[in-house]
Amino acid sequence: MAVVRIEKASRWFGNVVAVNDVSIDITPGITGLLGPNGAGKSTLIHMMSGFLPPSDGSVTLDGEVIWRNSGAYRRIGLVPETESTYEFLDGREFVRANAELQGLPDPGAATERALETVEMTAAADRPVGTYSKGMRQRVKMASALVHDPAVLLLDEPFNGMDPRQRMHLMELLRRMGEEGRTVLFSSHILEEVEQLATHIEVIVAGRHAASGDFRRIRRLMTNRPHQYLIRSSDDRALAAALIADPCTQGLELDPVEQALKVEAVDFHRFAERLPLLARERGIRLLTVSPSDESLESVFSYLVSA
Ligand SMILES: Nc1ncnc2c1ncn2[C@@H]1O[C@H](COP(=O)(O)OP(=O)(O)OP(=O)(O)O)[C@@H](O)[C@H]1O
Repeated sequence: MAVVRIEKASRWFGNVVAVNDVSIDITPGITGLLGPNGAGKSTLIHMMSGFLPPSDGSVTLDGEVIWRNSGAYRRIGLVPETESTYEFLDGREFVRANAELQGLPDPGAATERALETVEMTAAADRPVGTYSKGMRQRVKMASALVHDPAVLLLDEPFNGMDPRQRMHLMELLRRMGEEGRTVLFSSHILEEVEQLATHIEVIVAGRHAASGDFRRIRRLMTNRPHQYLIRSSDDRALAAALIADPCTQGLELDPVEQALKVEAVDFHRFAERLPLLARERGIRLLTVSPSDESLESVFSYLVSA
């Protein structure tokens, strides 16, 4: 059983604190690392894969420090976010290079096994430069898997993939998780994480914001106050009706937008009540749009929760 333990880890680059006092245990199965762009996900993954030492705190694999520890490197596979691959190598050579670097006793056989796992055997003779985005991702995955690591780390693996490629990679990762590997992938897209990981870790502005079962965190997100911008045939009458209803926490008439700004506490009740209240009063709803639905706002809600 491979457990990566991040303990009070921080990492700074000059004045920039990329990761700030984070403690997380990554256990076997699939973990989603969720956070907006620039949150520190890549920096965390680089510390877990031994590319970077923490500036403070520790990052260990089964109790052993990962940084500069070749024993730990042999048990970890990394699929980096960057697109850089040696374009002139063919798929097989690309994977084999890592097999050789890892000093495997039979690099040829390991290469074929890894190519087969990601279903790239048929295309293995073609130069990587001719591959589609999905194929590149798969060959990077084969390279990360060639030494049969217990820990697999993937940085934004679904970026730029089409739905079919995405499904294919999800199936592969599920299988890796079921085999008992410790799989962690990062993403800034909630739906992506939802489909694959039951356990998620949320990181915002370098800090650990939430941890646990996806559904629990999802609930936290849907129970937060939601803001809506509403235009109707009679904003004043609608405002009076809404403020009398417990689904609404705050409300103001915005003269610039010429709309009602409504803060709803209970999303489901609000979605039911709004059309009913309008219909009872003969008010026509012209626009109902969420005004704070960006992922950043969800994240900042979680951080302050
Ligand atoms: N080598 C570096 N030198 C200076 N600053 C860095 C370096 N690496 C990362 N940072 C900064 O640290 C912060 C976290 O970056 P990081 O790449 O870890 O975030 P991320 O969550 O992976 O974001 P993205 O999804 O955009 O890659 C950012 O402010 C970034 O600019």
